[in-house]
Amino acid sequence: MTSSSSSQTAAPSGQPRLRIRGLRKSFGDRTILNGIDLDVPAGKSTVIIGGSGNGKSLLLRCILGLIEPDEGTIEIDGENIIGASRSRRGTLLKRIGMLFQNAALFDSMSVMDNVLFGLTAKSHGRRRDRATQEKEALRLLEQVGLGPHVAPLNPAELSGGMQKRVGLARALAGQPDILFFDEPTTGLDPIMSAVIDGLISSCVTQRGATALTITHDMTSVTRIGDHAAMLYGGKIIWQGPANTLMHSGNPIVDQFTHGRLDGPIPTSGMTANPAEKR
Ligand SMILES: Nc1ncnc2c1ncn2[C@@H]1O[C@H](COP(=O)(O)OP(=O)(O)OP(=O)(O)O)[C@@H](O)[C@H]1O
Repeated sequence: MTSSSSSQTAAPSGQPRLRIRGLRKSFGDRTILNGIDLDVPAGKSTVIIGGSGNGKSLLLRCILGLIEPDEGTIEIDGENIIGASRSRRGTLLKRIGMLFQNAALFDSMSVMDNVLFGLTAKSHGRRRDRATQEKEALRLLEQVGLGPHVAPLNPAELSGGMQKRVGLARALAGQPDILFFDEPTTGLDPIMSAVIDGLISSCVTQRGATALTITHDMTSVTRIGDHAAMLYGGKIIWQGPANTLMHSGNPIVDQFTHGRLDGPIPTSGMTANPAEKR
């Protein structure tokens, strides 16, 4: 049985691509992240599960440098980005591509311009003419299964699944070797969820990327996950092989993954995040 409390967290073999230790973040007197210890193994797909409001998106935002944590370290390939110089941090973070929960496309820009934005934002100082960039954008769209006819459309003219695919094309534009996916299948039908999961898996198996996905979708966990972790009460309370998640032996994980009302997770009068009680 592979299970671990945060204090027992065992690093997967080899140096993790991302190594987080003692990460804390409070807003006023509300402690959301209360000492996160997490290893994200290189070239694998890691999924994070946890109840609404437990701080999963906040954790990603801390790693991306969008929110400054109060304490702790976040290492990318052994280099702590907390406290690194602004330019060094920028260089390290350019290696990360992100697909936001709602795809976060610019509504007033065409699909083509959204993908071009991803290309120029992470161009690593390379200057390329517009025609070359457009060709590259079309290639990225094709990679996520979208034809050139979508390029001139606005995001509002696309289905939710298509928008996620455009978001993925934009995330891939900077040739990231680390990819974050925040609830990539939320709101999608089962077939489109399988399509998006397939794209995530191919990022890992074909591009050799390291993926970190937040999801509430247990089918997705089994489909894309190599490694899984559960965030609860401000901590990673369990991590291990994704194929052991559904029978982890941890009562909190088991209650959550099987959607049971009875168990250690309070289901009436509960705060959004048990860490806030502390
Ligand atoms: N910038 C902020 N200022 C104040 N509170 C914040 C901020 N960012 C996040 N929070 C709080 O942190 C908590 C965790 O939010 P977060 O979005 O990370 O949850 P989550 O686990 O991703 O939830 P869900 O599964 O519903 O998306 C929430 O109570 C939220 O209000």
